Amino acid sequence: MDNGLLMQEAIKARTKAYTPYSHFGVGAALLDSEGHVHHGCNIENAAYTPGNCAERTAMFSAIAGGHKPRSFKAMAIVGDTEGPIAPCGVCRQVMYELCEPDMKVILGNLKGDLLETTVAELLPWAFGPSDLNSAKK
Ligand SMILES: O=c1ccn([C@H]2C[C@H](O)[C@@H](CO)O2)c(=O)[nH]1
Ligand SMILES: [Zn+2]
Repeated sequence: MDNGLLMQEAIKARTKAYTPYSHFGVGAALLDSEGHVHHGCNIENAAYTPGNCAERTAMFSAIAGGHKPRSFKAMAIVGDTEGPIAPCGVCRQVMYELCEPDMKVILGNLKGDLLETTVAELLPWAFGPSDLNSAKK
């Protein structure tokens, strides 16, 4: 599936966002190893902090659906931003855990700007699972 098609899925996912507080909908589309696409949208909460971003919704939904961590092929993310959307730091950390460092990430906006990057580029000098090995006795 090409970048444009996966971005179209992210735009579809965005229509499902629940954003009564920020009114800033975000959509994510995560491509699995079998070629299926998992949608994610942001889901907000009156208590604010329980809200979840589109990117994490997509990853958690795919894993709950039985897909293995780090088996994913690509993720597209879209918001109504000036340039391609910049995922938040928490989502970058979760991507680093649940996706391979060289996995493709396509960032976009509603104007059609597209930027292709990777998980590792989004989170340089990351703290990851291997850092915990040094603590194992
Ligand atoms: O990459 C991003 C950036 C923000 N948000 C959400 C969090 C919150 O619901 C709203 C405003 O920050 O957008 C995402 O889902 N993904
Ligand atoms: Zn986030």
